[in-house]
Amino acid sequence: MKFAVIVFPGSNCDDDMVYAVTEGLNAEAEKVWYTETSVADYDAILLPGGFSYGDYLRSGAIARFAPVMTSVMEEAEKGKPVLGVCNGFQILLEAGLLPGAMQRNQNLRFICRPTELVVENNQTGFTAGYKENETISVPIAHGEGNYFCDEKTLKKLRDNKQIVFTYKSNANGSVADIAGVINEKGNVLGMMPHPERAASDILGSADGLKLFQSILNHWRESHVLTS
Ligand SMILES: NC(=O)CC[C@H](N)C(=O)O
Repeated sequence: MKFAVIVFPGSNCDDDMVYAVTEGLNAEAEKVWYTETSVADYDAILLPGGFSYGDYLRSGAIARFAPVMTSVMEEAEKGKPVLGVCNGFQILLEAGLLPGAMQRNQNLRFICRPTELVVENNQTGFTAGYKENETISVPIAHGEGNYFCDEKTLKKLRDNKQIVFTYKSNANGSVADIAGVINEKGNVLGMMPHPERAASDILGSADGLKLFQSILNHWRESHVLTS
């Protein structure tokens, strides 16, 4: 299985993402520059954190128009796993691949610290390695992580079990304590906390590694068993 890690001008968690996949999973990961026009050769697409285009306009608002995004959207449409972390999540929201929008943190400050998350849905290709309602420790590092959606969207997210992670203690003001959401089809996940920064015990937590492991296991189950 080969992971693509998309690099936008201003990404700063791309190396951590590659590290989580190569060192943590012993799987293959390649960085893909934002000017590339195809990610069709990869089995999963990772959009890392950072400050793409300096977070001008809104975080992710410019990166969403980067050349590579046309192919990312096509592959997402085909059902390929796409994970956006922090700025990656912001880009997925701006691209319309996930519902909702980001606002600045309620306290208008950049917040960087470990958080406790609840795994609300472990029936996804990204979270099958967790127990339902398991509490995990994964750090956040953002200024615009205050997730917002209207009542109608929130009801839909709840009804479809699209809320995958919530904060145990809401740090940024997100609606319904939301830390991560998945699309209806279940192949595009966006989350503000950084699982790649919780990929080994020496980083303070290895809880994030299970997320990458789940993507790999899901891919193996659907590919190895059917071939
Ligand atoms: N680590 C990140 O991706 C966070 C940066 C992000 N653009 C912000 O809201 O501050």
